[in-house]
Amino acid sequence: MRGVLGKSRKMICSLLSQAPVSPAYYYRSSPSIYKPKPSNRFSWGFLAPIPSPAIRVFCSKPGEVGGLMASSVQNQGSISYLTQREAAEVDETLMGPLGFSVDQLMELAGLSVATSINEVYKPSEYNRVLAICGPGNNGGDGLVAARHLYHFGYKPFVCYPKRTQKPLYSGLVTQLESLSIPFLSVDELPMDLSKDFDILVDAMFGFSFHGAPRPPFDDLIKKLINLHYYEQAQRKPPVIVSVDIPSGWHVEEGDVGGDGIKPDMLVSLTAPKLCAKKFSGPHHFLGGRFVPPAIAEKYKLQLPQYPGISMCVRIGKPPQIDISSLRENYISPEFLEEQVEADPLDQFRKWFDDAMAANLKEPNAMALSTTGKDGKPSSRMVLLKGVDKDGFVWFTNYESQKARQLSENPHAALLFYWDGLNRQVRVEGSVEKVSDEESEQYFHSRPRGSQLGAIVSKQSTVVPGCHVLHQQYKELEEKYSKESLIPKPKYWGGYRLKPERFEFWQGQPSRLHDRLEYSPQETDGKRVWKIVRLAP
Ligand SMILES: NC(=O)C1=CN([C@@H]2O[C@H](COP(=O)(O)OP(=O)(O)OC[C@H]3O[C@@H](n4cnc5c(N)ncnc54)[C@H](OP(=O)(O)O)[C@@H]3O)[C@@H](O)[C@H]2O)[C@@H](O)CC1
Ligand SMILES: Cc1cc2nc3c(=O)[nH]c(=O)nc-3n(C[C@H](O)[C@H](O)[C@H](O)COP(=O)(O)O)c2cc1C
Ligand SMILES: Cc1ncc(COP(=O)(O)O)c(C=O)c1O
Ligand SMILES: [K+]
Repeated sequence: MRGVLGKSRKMICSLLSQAPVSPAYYYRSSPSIYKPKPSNRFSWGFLAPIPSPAIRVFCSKPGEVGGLMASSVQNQGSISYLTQREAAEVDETLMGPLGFSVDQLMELAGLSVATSINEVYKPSEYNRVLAICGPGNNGGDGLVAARHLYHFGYKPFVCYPKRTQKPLYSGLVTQLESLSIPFLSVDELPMDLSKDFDILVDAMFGFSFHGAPRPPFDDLIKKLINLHYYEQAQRKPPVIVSVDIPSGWHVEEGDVGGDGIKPDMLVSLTAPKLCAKKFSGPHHFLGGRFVPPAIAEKYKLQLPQYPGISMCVRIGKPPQIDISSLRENYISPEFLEEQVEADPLDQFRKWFDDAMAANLKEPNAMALSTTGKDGKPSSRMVLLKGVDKDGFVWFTNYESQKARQLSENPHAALLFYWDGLNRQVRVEGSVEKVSDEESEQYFHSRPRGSQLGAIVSKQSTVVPGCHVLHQQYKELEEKYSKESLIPKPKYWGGYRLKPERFEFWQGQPSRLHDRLEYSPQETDGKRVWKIVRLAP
């Protein structure tokens, strides 16, 4: 187990050499609920290395928006917007000298739309999707998005009144038909779209729209505008997701008369068009993770960094959150007394393996709570570096606040929370230092940078500024050339918590969670673990 845990630790890279990853948010169970994706590391306020001379990557600075969401905002002011002519030119360049086919771009665009939708509107709550598709490529994006949404677990319907007789489009229709996705004519659509659909994908017109909408799209656009009245009538209206351009809006001027559709989400493609500046809905995303540097250079495009491997990125401010509405209804497999291991350590290993298999970020991260002689508790995260019958091990500074508290009161509590699995494990017990030999061995297994960091950091003491740490670090780097052994400072080492109580918690619906507690019991002079169920 020790070996496995040791390997799971990811190196802390130098901040400036690592491109910041914007922590895209994903939607959980109600419109106002966002959580950081577990796979992304927060990274604030750094201008990333410039991946190409022309693409500058902007990341948020702390404080750009208040509250919980401050980290996810891309600096909207520094993103480029395209005119109608530029958008068409980009199109031509992509499909001319840059060798893209329209099929490819449409596939990527439709996938970006579907993933953006999924970031905010989860299929568990927003299941029925109507894609209203126009005669051009914007309509094609809608057809592709409908297919991806089907595979993401949504129930799509398609309204495609002016079909384009080209193999690309008939192919897309065939693909949808083969998934038994219903096609609805304009006449088959109800007057009031709010009863039958949760999401309306507006894929009628994109950047080639001009003039005033002609039939049947004029009426379809009116249907979307009229949803507003149903909202006033207290019924929850479906959300409108516009692809690239809110249909009927002027491509550059936006909603000129102020009486056009008001999408809840706009998914700009490649780069936002000028009208997107007028978009005031809560969710503005960009999908265009295919723009080659040549295009970015030519049009001096400033585009945001896409998080992880995502096809979309939120641009603009995320909506304000009502914190009191943040909640999740946990849905998990049963966790019953009959299934659990008699030995809590075996049960811990089983759940730890599950957390590893689920690819959770740092499943060995645990909150460590301690109290000093004043009885005032404090908690912080540490990394579990080994677990066996003797206990749970972590490493730290022996002169830190936690170390002082542990010297005054050698009892502590550990807490693991495995978000993706709806699980929490609590471990409580007495704490002692590990042997010097064990600390030595582990210290030298760490990356050299972390070894030097441990020497530099007089943990929990006040430092006049980060330059002091960096200066000392630099000096030590010079002192200990590549090969030489970095001595472990005497003030650095491990602790081991010997468990006296475990609790395994599995989240369940309606807050009726499973909680199984293990506590030691003497039976016939033998120590066994007693398992009881606790009320949630
Ligand atoms: N380039 C890129 O990087 C990428 C581009 N992509 C996508 O392509 C979209 C642009 O596609 P597009 O050029 O086919 O134009 P689009 O706006 O869908 O429709 C044109 C059709 O609408 C019609 N029409 C126009 N006005 C009308 C009116 N008032 N009332 C009624 N009809 C009207 C017009 O008919 P016409 O006026 O020519 O008779 C024609 O049939 C773009 O926004 C994006 O979504 C992505 O797939 C991939 C990356
Ligand atoms: C995910 C994570 C893992 C951490 N792991 C450790 C660790 O293993 N050892 C450590 O000393 N500090 C670790 N830290 C930093 C501690 O949380 C804390 O800031 C530091 O130990 C000082 O705590 P103290 O002043 O209460 O002693 C970690 C922080 C995070 C967020
Ligand atoms: C201050 C400090 N010490 C130690 C650790 C654990 O690091 P390692 O896995 O290199 O032992 C961390 C991890 O975040 C840390 O922040
Ligand atoms: K559109």
